[in-house]
Amino acid sequence: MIEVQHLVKRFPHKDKAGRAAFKTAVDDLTLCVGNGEIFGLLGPNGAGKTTTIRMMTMQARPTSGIILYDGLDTRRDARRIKSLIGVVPQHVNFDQDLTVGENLELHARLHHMGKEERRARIEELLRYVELADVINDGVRRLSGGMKRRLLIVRALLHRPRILFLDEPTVALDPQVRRRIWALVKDMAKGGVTVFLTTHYIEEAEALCDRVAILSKGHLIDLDTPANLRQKMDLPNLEEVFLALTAEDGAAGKGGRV
Ligand SMILES: Nc1ncnc2c1ncn2[C@@H]1O[C@H](COP(=O)(O)OP(=O)(O)OP(=O)(O)O)[C@@H](O)[C@H]1O
Repeated sequence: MIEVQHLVKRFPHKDKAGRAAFKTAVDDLTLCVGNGEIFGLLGPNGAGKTTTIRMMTMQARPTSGIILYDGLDTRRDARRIKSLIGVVPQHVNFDQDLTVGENLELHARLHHMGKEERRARIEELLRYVELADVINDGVRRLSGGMKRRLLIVRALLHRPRILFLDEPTVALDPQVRRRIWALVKDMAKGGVTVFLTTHYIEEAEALCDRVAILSKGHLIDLDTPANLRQKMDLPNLEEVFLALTAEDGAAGKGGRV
């Protein structure tokens, strides 16, 4: 189980008069994610989704608050937690001068995987996402959808129990997006806990067991998509999202915010 307790992140910032101040990106966020769950974090631009993922994956230090993985604390047990989690970042960050195989090899070595294990795991995962044929191609030659699938392969190499995906299907065509959804569902069926952020409300509705709606850094609701629809008496999650974020003074635009 992942437990996030009273998480806060403040960034230094200059106010309108140019005076040093602080901007609160995440404001007293508390939530739990169960093992094997697909959990979605939704919110308008600037709501604090990426900042939350960055703190949960130990790429940014919280101003205050606690993050626990089955009781392991990010402040004390970073090395053990890193072996449990895989991270798919929002932006593609491969070494563009290396091949697909070389990029994966590099990552597997960072996780201290043995030679034979690396070779077998890379082959298995590339086959799984139908990229086995491009193992020797330069990464820069891949299409956007192929790069996204490769980011997922890289994050899965060391067999993490929890996978974080920050906007996994942004700017992808509907076919590729569906393929990534199928991949995420498959991983959850295999017992991996999935924590994702998305701008696409229909993506959250299709994939997530529960969603948290964040606005201006604070949690405005957390429930299953079905319960949220029922509570608000609205036909779909997009309507719920627009109503809740509008109430909070941060109305979105259409299905993408
Ligand atoms: N390094 C930083 N320094 C200062 N402010 C930051 C920094 N990173 C994020 N912020 C601010 O924190 C707030 C939350 O940003 P964050 O990127 O977490 O939002 P988000 O919900 O992921 O947005 P988007 O949907 O646009 O990606 C924003 O106001 C942003 O400007």
